[in-house]
Amino acid sequence: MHSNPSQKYQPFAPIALADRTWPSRTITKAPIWLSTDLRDGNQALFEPMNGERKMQLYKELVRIGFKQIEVGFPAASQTDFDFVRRLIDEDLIPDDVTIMVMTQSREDLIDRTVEAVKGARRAIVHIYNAVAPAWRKIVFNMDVPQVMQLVKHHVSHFKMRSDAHPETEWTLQYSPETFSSAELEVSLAACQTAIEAWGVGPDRKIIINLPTTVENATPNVFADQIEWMHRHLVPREHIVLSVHPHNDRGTGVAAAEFAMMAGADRVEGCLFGNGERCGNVDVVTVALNMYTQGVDPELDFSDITGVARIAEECTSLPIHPRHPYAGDLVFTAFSGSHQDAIKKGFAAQDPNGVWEVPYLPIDPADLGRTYDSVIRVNSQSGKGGISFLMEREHGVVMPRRMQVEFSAVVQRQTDASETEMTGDALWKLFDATYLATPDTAEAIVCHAHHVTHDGHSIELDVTINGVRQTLQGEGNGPIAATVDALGLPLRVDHYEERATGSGANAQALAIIEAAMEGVAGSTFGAGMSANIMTASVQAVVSVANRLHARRVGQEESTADTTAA
Ligand SMILES: CC(=O)SCCNC(=O)CCNC(=O)[C@H](O)C(C)(C)COP(=O)(O)OP(=O)(O)OC[C@H]1O[C@@H](n2cnc3c(N)ncnc32)[C@H](O)[C@@H]1OP(=O)(O)O
Ligand SMILES: CC(C)C(=O)C(=O)O
Repeated sequence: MHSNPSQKYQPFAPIALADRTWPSRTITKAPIWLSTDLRDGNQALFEPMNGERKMQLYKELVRIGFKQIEVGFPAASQTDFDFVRRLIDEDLIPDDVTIMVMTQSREDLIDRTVEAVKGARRAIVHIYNAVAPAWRKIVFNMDVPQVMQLVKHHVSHFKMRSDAHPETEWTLQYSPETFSSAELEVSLAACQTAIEAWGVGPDRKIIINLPTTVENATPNVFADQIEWMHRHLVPREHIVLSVHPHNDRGTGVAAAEFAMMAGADRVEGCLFGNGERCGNVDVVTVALNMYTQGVDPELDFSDITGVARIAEECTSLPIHPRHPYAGDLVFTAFSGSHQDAIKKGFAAQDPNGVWEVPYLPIDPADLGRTYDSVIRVNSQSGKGGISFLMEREHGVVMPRRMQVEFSAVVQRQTDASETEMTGDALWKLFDATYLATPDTAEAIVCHAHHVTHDGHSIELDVTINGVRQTLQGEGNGPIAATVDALGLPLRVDHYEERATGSGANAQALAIIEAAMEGVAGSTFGAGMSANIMTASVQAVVSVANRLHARRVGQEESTADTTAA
């Protein structure tokens, strides 16, 4: 028993590669992608996909643009065998797509695998065996020469079987499983054994696929391992160097990216990082990371939500709301300063220019996502996001000082409710704050108004303190005349009116900022009507009611302080 359990583990030795070159490289083109959703992804599910689900996902992978798809492990199950046969017999493999199938290095399994794919135009057969010390010792009970013999024997066996079917263009993929946990010399020897047994040459290529079967070190270590192999494998020009990262340490994407910088030509992974344990590398993230660096990934994620829903349906696994690019929340900002910057960014973005909306690494529209969910409002939100939503969803453009005032009202509400506010809820709050008549006896209710032809005199039909009355006022316009009619010491500091909506549904929204003698500060009022005059009169009444409420509040708090 360890007194300190962390002592049970050993660090993975760094690779001696002082002259490494990968750190100063960049990724400039898409790799050859292989989707292993139907194999490594499938073998990691509670319930492996049935033929129908496999077909649905296969078609989606083809649509996305994968040119190599690992479609199963046909020697392992009848479902996989039948699925592979169906693809071939029903001619469901497009000319530019090559299917791959996996098998252990066992003669009977290789024979059954060849049965499954014979007749295909092209096929990649993926043979693997683990090479790391723990697997040699614990799983296979083999020394290194025996492992080499295993490779040689089974690659030769596959060569013999596939040579009997020249109608198919066969490619061998050899994977030294557990590569990242093995001595580099042993992995290299296993690969060279496979290369030799397959007879690699200009017309006989091989894919050497190097996995982090279990991710066990920082991704720079994997990059060193790949660069080392890239330098040592021969004949390198006839070898496609592939990587197959897993994500046990959460660095599968970084490992794939560094590996490409270190010489990998090909990347194997799954959509949204499905796969054994913590998943295979997420090809969506790797591809879209590339996209945001101006490199075409050659995979189509222009409807990422559609892809996500199909992946979820086929795997029965949910995608985390914060999953890069695809999660429900990744184009959503709750916090005030982010909302403010995004709002300004959208306004400033040149539709033909370089993307530079702050806090959004990619244009949501490029992934088929709308801006609808970009900004959401909760207690962390500020005026930027609130005014963005009010403008976009309700056509309400508030002056800056009103944005500040209304965001404080929203904040009180979200603090109390501890929930998010939808666009509709925001509108209800705006309506209750500025447009509705306060539910107090003293509130001024304006039932009707009549303006003279010259616009300088007004007659108001109002109820004040429960008494219905007619008031008259004069001024150089309807606002001044309304203030005069109400007989209140109001000073109008700012007025604006604009249309919300268009056509028959257009409404005028009038906004007034005013102060009142004896009341601290100014406040806003608003009026909304199909008639612009009515909107202005209501805005004056609104601000008068709000200032009055503020005075009452002031008086109450003074009375409280005096009593205390
Ligand atoms: C890292 C990866 O993802 S590798 C892919 C793993 N995927 C799968 O295993 C899914 C499909 N596999 C299966 O359904 C089954 O494993 C089958 C049908 C292929 C084989 O089943 P079984 O014959 O019952 O054997 P089982 O899977 O238990 O394999 C264990 C045996 O295979 C050997 N073995 C394991 N991997 C390999 C390999 N790559 N090459 C040769 N032998 C292997 C083990 O050493 C063990 O041998 P032993 O019985 O002499 O001790
Ligand atoms: C590449 C194969 C053998 C694999 O699935 C793995 O090592 O994770």
